[in-house]
Amino acid sequence: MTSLSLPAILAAIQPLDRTWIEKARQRTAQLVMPPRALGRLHDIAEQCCAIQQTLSPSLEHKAVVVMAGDHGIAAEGVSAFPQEVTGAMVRTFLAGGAGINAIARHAGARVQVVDMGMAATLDPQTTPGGDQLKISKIAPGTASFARGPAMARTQAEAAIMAGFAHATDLFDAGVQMLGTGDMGIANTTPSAAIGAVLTGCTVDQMTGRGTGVDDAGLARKIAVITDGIALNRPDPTDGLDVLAKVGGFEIGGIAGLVLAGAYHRRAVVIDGFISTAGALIAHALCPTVADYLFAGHQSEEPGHALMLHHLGLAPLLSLGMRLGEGTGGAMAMTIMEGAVRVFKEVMTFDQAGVTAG
Ligand SMILES: Cc1cc2ncn([C@H]3O[C@H](COP(=O)(O)O)[C@@H](O)[C@H]3O)c2cc1C
Ligand SMILES: O=C(O)c1cccnc1
Repeated sequence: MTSLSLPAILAAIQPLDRTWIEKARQRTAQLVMPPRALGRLHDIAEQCCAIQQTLSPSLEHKAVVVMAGDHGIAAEGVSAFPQEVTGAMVRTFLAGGAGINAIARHAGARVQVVDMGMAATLDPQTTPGGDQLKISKIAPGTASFARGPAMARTQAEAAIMAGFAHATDLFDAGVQMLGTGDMGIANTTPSAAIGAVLTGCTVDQMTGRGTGVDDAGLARKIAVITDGIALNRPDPTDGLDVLAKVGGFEIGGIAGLVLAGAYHRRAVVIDGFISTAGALIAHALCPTVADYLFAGHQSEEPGHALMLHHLGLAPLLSLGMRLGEGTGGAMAMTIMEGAVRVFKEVMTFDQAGVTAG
C-alpha cells in the first residue's frame, strides 16, 4: 500500500512535456512513407513517447484491471440482470472464461480482478484462479443513492487510493500499459449519474439500456437517477463528492487507476461507459490525467460519446460493443502496440535508400 495522500498524488501529476511530442514528430517525418500516412497511429506513438519520455517507447507489458463492486441502487430495478451475476462473473474472469479473458489473451495482457466491494465474498486462497484476485472490499455493496449517499466521503477516497495502489504495484512489476475494466450489476446507473453531473448533460441524454432494460426499465432508470441527483445534490466541482453521493466502489477504483497512470507516467486505456465514468471522477480531481489517457472504444451506450467529448478523447475503435469488463480497452491495446512498433521499426527514407518527397 502507498504512503502517499490523495492531495499529494494530485499535486505531483505533471502535464506531458510537449518537447517530446516535437522530437517524436521529427522522427515520424523521416519514416519511409508519405507524410503522416498512418494517421492517428502516429499521434498515438508520439503521445507514448511523451508519456514515457523516450523515442523508444514500449507497450509490450500490458495488464487489465477489472474492478468489481455491487450497488444498492440495483434494488430499484435498473438492471436487466440480478446482483448475483457480479460474483459469478468474477469467478468466470478468474477461470479465464469471460469476454475480457479472450480479448486480453489476444492482446497479450494479463487480467487482474479487484473486489472493491462486491456483495459476495470470494477467497483468493480457495477460488480457482484466485492468485489474480485482490481484495480491497470497501463494503459489501454501496448504499442506494435513491435514499442517501452511495457511500461516505472517506470510503470514496479509500476506493480511489486502493485503485492507485493496485496500479502502482503493477507498474512496479513492469507493466507499461494499463487497461481499466469493470464488473458490477447496475453500474451503468451510477455511471450515468456521474456523467450527467460532471458533463452537465441531461440525465435523459446520459442514460441508456445497460445490459438491456426495456422501455419501462429505461424510464425507471432515468427517474431513479434524476431523483437521486436531486436528493443528494453532488457538487460537480468536487470529484470526491460526486463519487461518494452517486458513484460506486469499482468506479472509485478505476479513478485510482487513472490517477496512477498520470502519476507514474504510464499509458492508461479506458474501456466503455463505466470506465469512462471513473475517468471523469479522476479528471474532476485533476484534469491533467487526460494527457495519459486513451479511449479504447466508443460504447453503444449513448452517453458515452458525451463523456469522451468532455474528456477531449477520441475513441480508437467503434465496433458496436457494450459489454464493459475492459474488453474495448484491451482490444485497443493491440492498436496502441502496433502504433509504437511502426514508430520504432519502420526505416527512415535514408536507411531504405528511398528518395524523400
Ligand atoms: C453476464 C454479464 C456479464 C457482464 N460483463 C460486463 N457486464 C456489464 O453489465 C453491467 C452493467 O449493466 P447494468 O447497469 O444494466 O447492470 C456491469 O456489470 C458491466 O460490467 C456484464 C453483465 C452481464 C449480465
Ligand atoms: O459501455 C460499457 O462499458 C457498458 C455498456 C453496457 C453495459 N455494460 C457496460
